[in-house]
This record gives sequence, C-alpha cells and structure tokens, in this order.
Amino acid sequence: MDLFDQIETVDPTKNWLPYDGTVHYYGKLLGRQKADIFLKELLAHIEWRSDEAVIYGKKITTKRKVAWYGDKAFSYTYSNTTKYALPWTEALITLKQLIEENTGHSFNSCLLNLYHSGEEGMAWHSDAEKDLKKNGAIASLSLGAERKFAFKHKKTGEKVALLLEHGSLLMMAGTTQTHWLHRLPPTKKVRLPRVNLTFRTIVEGQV
Ligand SMILES: O=C(O)CCC(=O)C(=O)O
Ligand SMILES: [Fe+2]
Repeated sequence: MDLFDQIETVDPTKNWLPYDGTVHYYGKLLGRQKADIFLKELLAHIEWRSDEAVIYGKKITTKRKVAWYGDKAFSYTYSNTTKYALPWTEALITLKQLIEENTGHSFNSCLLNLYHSGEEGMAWHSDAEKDLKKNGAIASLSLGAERKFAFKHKKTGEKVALLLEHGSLLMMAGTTQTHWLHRLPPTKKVRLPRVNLTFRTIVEGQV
C-alpha cells in the first residue's frame, strides 16, 4: 500500500482491517490552525511524566512522556505499574466532546503520549487491560508530526499500516484489541514532536 494515497481519499466508513476488528480513519478532524493551538496547549499544560514499566522485575523509564486524565481518579494498571487519572483540563474536555460528537461513542478517560521525535515510538501491544471496557471503542487523536501507525494480526501476522496526520482521528473498535496488535514504529526521518491522545472507557470493578 502507498501510505501517501490516503490523503485525498479519506473515507471514514472504510474498515482498514480485513477481518477480526474495526478501524476507521476520519482524517483531519481539526484544521491546521486549531490543531496547532491544541498541540501548543497540551505541550505546555499537560502534566507530562516519564512512563514507568516493570519488565522481568526491573523498573525501566521511557523517554516518551505520558499523562492520564479522566472523569475521576480512576486507578489503571498496566506493565505492572498503577496510575491514577487527573481531572480533565478544559482543552481535553473540548477535544473529548468533539470526538464524541463525531463518532457517537463516549469516553471517561484519556491516555496521552508525547513522542519528542521519531526516535521515540511504542512497541507492539494491544489495549485490552482488564480495567478497560471489553471491546470498547478507543479514539486516537494525533497532533504534531505525522507518523506511521501499524497493525499486526496476532495469529496470521497480517499487517496494515496508515499515516496519522496532524489533527486526525483514528477509531479502533469491536474486537480489534482481542485479535490485533498495534505499534508506532520509530523512525529517523521525523524530528518534530507528536502528541497522541487515546480516549478510552474504564470500567471499575470489572472481573
Ligand atoms: O501514539 C499512538 O498513536 C498510539 C498510542 C497507543 O497505542 C496507546 O497509547 O496505547
Ligand atoms: Fe495502544
């Protein structure tokens, strides 16, 4: 697939996955000017922290920064560490409402990632932690540097890739997290920062 074909031909009804899940790309939900303003605002005012993970009993710290916000101080566990959501900022509520209006889904939390340059990425994973609503939709808003985003089927290994533009929205729904991994590959070609927001639904006390 030619990644650069997609810009003129954004069809929000297209499912980018061939089977076992649903991924819709809405293209640029925010125009250039608004996207620039939100990027600046989030870079300046989100409480960015290094991400911590415990892998084989060792605590590691990522260069990539993260932050987590929500309706209340949900606790959320992944990579053997527990985090607590901060209360929504005005900018995040505005973005959350915009996404809810455009997708018909609602969300109660948001995980933000800051990649300072193309050298920072995120490894293959799926977002199916037990705190998340099972098969709940995840809305991913991208600001800043355009980056490639890839999916890989857990059994067949089939891959799908697309380019996430400044101000764009990607929706992952249905059984996507059960059957597909996704990642943000690192690249030497990108020198500018990117902020990604994934709006999610946390379910407390779910077994
Ligand atoms: O940065 C991205 O586009 C994806 C981030 C992601 O997969 C996650 O936060 O779980
Ligand atoms: Fe993810």
